[in-house]
Amino acid sequence: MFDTTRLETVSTPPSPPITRDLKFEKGLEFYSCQPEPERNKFVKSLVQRFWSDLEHPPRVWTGAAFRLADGSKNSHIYPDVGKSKTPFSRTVSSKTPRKIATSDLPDPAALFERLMMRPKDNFEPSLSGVNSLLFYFAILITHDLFNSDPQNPSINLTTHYVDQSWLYGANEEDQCKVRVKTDGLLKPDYFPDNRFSRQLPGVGALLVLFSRNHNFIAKQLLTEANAKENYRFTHEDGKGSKLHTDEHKDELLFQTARLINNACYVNLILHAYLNTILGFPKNPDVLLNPLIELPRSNSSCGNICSMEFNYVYRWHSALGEKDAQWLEDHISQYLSPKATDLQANGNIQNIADGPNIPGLTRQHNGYFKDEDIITWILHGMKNVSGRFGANKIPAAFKDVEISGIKQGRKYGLCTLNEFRRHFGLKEHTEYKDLNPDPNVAAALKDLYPLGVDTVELYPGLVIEEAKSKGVGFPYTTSRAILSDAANLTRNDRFLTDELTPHNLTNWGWGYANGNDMFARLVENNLPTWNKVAGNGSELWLKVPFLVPETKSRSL
Ligand code: HEM
Ligand SMILES: [Ca+2]
Repeated sequence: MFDTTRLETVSTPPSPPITRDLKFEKGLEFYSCQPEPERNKFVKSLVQRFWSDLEHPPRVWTGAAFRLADGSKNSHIYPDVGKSKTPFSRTVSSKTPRKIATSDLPDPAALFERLMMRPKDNFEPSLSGVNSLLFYFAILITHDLFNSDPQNPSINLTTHYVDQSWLYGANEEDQCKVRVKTDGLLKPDYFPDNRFSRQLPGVGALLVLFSRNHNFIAKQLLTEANAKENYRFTHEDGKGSKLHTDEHKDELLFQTARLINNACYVNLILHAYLNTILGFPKNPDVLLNPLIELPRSNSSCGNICSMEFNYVYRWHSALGEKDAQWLEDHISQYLSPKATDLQANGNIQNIADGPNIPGLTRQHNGYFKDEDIITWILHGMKNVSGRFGANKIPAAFKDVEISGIKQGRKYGLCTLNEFRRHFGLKEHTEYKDLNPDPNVAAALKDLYPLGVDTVELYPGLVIEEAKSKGVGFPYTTSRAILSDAANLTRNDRFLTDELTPHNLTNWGWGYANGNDMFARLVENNLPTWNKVAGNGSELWLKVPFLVPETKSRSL
């Protein structure tokens, strides 16, 4: 997955064959007899070469193979970069003096109603048959990266890495609540992030799949990997020597299982998810591997999510028709920016029994019913997602969007054109460049009379014309997320440097690598899949993010 050639290169003989001609010694001998400045020049070039062979300061330290709960020390050099409860970054500083006063900007409610809101009974399905499951997974990813503090939205309450903070917590205290503290296990279907109590059931169902996958991995480590790998989880140095304490054993199993589970999640992101977004949902390999090896001079010092991307990723337009209705019927009362107050009062969650997921029944043994989880995953698979572009956001999001527009103004977000310029995209010079639909262009002119240059980032991203290929994102979004994907992954040393067979175990490395990750997640953690979903449905798991009709066309 990340680089499956790495294991192979170990056994591949180097080509061309190693030379044994003592070139270096001969060169040294020659220059030792040369006068200055030749000798000096020679020494300088040698030392320059030797010095640049290694990083300054080195990025990878030994003895730090495990993630910390709060995301700190991802970079040893800048240990606080990407830690939870730190500010979002700014990708584009708006340099043009504001031509218009805030009062000249369109009224957010009017803007939403005229150009962002999906008219009633006017759902337009994704052109390429991308299903809602892809967006449930997108919600997991975005909630891993963004959790604005309602008291101060410039602060991100979660870690700025794709490290499954919704499962493992974004601080030590939350992480402790999830762990059983024996054999590296997690509590049954438990997670510390209560935002999933006011989300679609399918999103929580995917979260639970990863929780179960952790326990599957931890058990395999103890039974499979331990015996084959010198009893590393139970003994200090091989069988027969001193046993680890129970605490140490639990810690090693927990942290290693976490790394492997994280690698499974990143595998799914880079294979099925990214390929579907790019328009190649059936290609089993990683098409655009952001973790490809680049020269070391490109090494990073950690990740900080940006405020602009917090908006780039608000894909509320994609909600399927049934999901939009479900939202209206079930949780629209929580769909206000103040939903966190309800949470704090415990109105939507019963912590004592484990966190709720609407639509899933928690049983006496603490686990949700398998059948419910499978039903909602199937629901996401079978229901087509919505198309992007102007007038596609379900009306239930009105308050959320108004609050988002206002927040963007408060934080001085750049304009859409400034954002485009940053990514080397041509600026829109006319309203119809932004969206060629004459009605949309006219409404834009009405709302932003001072020119297309004044269109704000968030509404602009949402209203912009969408592509007809792949997932069909609006043009600016489709370009910007690629830069974000490269940064997110390459800025995380646990993905670039620490994802090794040594840290993951050979068993873990094998499990987390390779194709068909979603199928393996389901097979190992939801054994009744076929019974509930029906024979033949195991094929759908190989292309999880397309509606079955589209899959079967060429499966
Ligand atoms: C039924 C589905 C969804 C519901 C109920 C929902 C609800 C919400 C709510 C209530 C907010 C908070 C806005 C505020 O406080 O001002 C929000 C923000 C956000 N939404 Fe959604 N959303 C849904 C789907 C999605 C999807 C499909 C995506 C894209 C992957 C997405 C990405 C985001 C992002 C990135 C934020 C900003 C998060 C933050 O700053 O904490 N949402 N959403
Ligand atoms: Ca995170």
